[in-house]
Amino acid sequence: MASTTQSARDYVENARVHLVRELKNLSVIVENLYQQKVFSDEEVSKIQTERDDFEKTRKILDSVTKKGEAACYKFLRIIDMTRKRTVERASVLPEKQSAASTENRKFDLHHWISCYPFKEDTQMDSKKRKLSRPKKMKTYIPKDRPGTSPSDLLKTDENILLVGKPGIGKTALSHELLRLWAERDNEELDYMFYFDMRETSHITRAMSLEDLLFSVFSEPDEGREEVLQDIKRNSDNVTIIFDGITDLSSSVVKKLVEKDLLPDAKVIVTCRPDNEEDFGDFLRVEVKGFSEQTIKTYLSAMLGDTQKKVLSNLELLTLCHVPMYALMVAACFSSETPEDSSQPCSITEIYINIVRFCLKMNSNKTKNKDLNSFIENKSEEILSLAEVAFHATEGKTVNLTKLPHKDSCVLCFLKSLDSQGAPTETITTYAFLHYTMQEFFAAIWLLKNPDKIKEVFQQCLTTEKKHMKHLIPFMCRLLTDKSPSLMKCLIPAQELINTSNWFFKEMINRFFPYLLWCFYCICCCYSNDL
Ligand SMILES: Nc1ncnc2c1ncn2[C@@H]1O[C@H](COP(=O)(O)OP(=O)(O)OP(=O)(O)O)[C@@H](O)[C@H]1O
Repeated sequence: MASTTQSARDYVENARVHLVRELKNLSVIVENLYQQKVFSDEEVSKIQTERDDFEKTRKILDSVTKKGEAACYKFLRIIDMTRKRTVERASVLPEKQSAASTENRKFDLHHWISCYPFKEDTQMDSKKRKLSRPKKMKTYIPKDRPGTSPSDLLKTDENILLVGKPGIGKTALSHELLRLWAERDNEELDYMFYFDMRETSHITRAMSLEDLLFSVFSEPDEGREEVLQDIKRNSDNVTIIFDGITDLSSSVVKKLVEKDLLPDAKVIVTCRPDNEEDFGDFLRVEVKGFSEQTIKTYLSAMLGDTQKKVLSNLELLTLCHVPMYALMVAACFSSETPEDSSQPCSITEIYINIVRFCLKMNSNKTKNKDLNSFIENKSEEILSLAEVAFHATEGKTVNLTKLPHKDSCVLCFLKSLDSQGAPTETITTYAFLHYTMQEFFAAIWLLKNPDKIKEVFQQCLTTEKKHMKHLIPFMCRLLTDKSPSLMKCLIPAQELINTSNWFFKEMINRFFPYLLWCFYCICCCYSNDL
C-alpha cells in the first residue's frame, strides 16, 4: 500500500513481480523514458535486443532502479499517464506466500499506480489549501511564462495531444497551426488535414483512409489515386488534426492514432481532460488560456474603461482566463444597462447572461421586463432549440440537422455550416456558435424534461456517454434559487422546485462511489462554478 513517505524506487521494487508480468506496449514506456532523457540511445537499443517482453521489462526495471529515485519517479509518472495502453487490468496472481495468507490475491496495476502519491498533485493540493480565497482563485489563472509556441508545435515530429478545459482555446490553437502551415514557405509538397470531430459526423462511418481523407475535403480533381498513394508512401509528409476527440470509436481514426495506418504521419489530437487516456504516448501539451496580463489586454481592447468592472470582480476576473468566458463577459458588459445591476459570478451565470444578451440584441427589448415577456412569448421556439441541442449532444455532434423553428430568435444562437452534397449541391446545416452553448441549451431541455435526468446520470457513468456529465454543473446552477429570470420565463417556477426537490439528493446518491471523479470534473472544468 502506498504511503506518502514511500520512495518511488521502493514503490517500483515492491511491485516488480507484477510489473514484469503485466506491463505491455513496452515501446511506449521506453520511448517516453528516452524523451525524458532517462534512457540514452544506447540503452534503448540494448533493451530492444532482449529476447522477449519479460526480459525487456526486467531490463527497464533494472535500469530505472539503478538510476535512482528521480528515474523511478519519471517511470511511475509515465505508467500513470499511459496506463490505458501499458498496464493490464486486474488479474488474479499468486502473491508472495506470506505467513498470514497463502491465498491468491488480486493485484490491480491500475489501482496500484493510482495509489502512488505524485508530488505535483499533493504539493499542489496542500499549497492551494493554505492560500487565502483571493489567492486561491488566482491560482486558476495561468502564469505569464513562455510556453510552447504554435510554431514549435508545428516543427516537432512528435504526435501531439492538446488538452484543456472547455472553451480554453484548443480549436483556436489548431486553427492557428493550420494558418501557420498554410502561410509558411515550403517548397516540398506536404499535406495537412483538419477534422472537427463533432462537425464531421461522417468520420464515424468512414471505412477507409480514402473515405476519411476525401469525403470531407473536395477530392483532387484528377489523380486521386496518385495522391492517395503519395500520402501512403510518404506518410512523414502528412499531418492530421483531430479536433475535439471523445473516443476512438471510428476504426480509421483509431488506426491512424495507433500508427497502423500512415505510420510516419504526425497526428495532433485535441480533447478535454476527461478524454486524454487513449493518447498516453503523445506529447501532451496543456492549453492553459489567458494569463492575467492577457486578460487585461483583451478586456481593455474589448471594453475600454468598462474593463475595471470586470477586473474588480474576482470571480469574473479568474473566469476570464478561459477565452470563451472572456469573450462572453466582454459581450455582456459592452451592452450593460443601469438595470443590469447584478454581475455574473459563475460560468452558468455567464451563459445565462449571454443568452439574454443575444435575445436582447435580437428583439431590441432594452428593459428587463420587456425582455422577460419576449422570452416567455418565445419559450416554445427556445425550448425546441434546446431539444435539438440535447439530441445533438447525446449523439456527440454539433450538426443540428432538423431545426423545428427557423425563427430569428433561434437563429441568433447558431451559425450555418455548408457542406458539399452532390457536385452541384450544397447542404446547409446549423451549429451553435460554440459547443459549450449547445451543452448549456441541452441542460435547459433536461430541466424541462426531468424524467430524462436519471437516464443522463446513468449515461455519465458509461464510457460511451460520459461526455453527458458536462451538462450536470449547468443543471445544478440553473436549479438553484438564485437562478435569474431566464429559467422562470421558460419553465414554470413550481416545475423547477419539484425537480430540485429530488435532483441534488439523487445526484449525490448516484455519484457517491464516483466522488473522486465528480470532484475532478467539478474542480477541473467548472472550478469557479459553485
Ligand atoms: N487566443 C485566443 N484569443 C482570443 N480569443 C480566443 C482565443 N482562444 C480562444 N478564443 C475564443 O474562445 C472561444 C472558444 O475557444 P475554442 O473553441 O478554441 O475552445 P475549445 O478549447 O476548443 O473548447 P471545447 O473543448 O468546448 O471544444 C473561441 O471561439 C474564441 O472566440
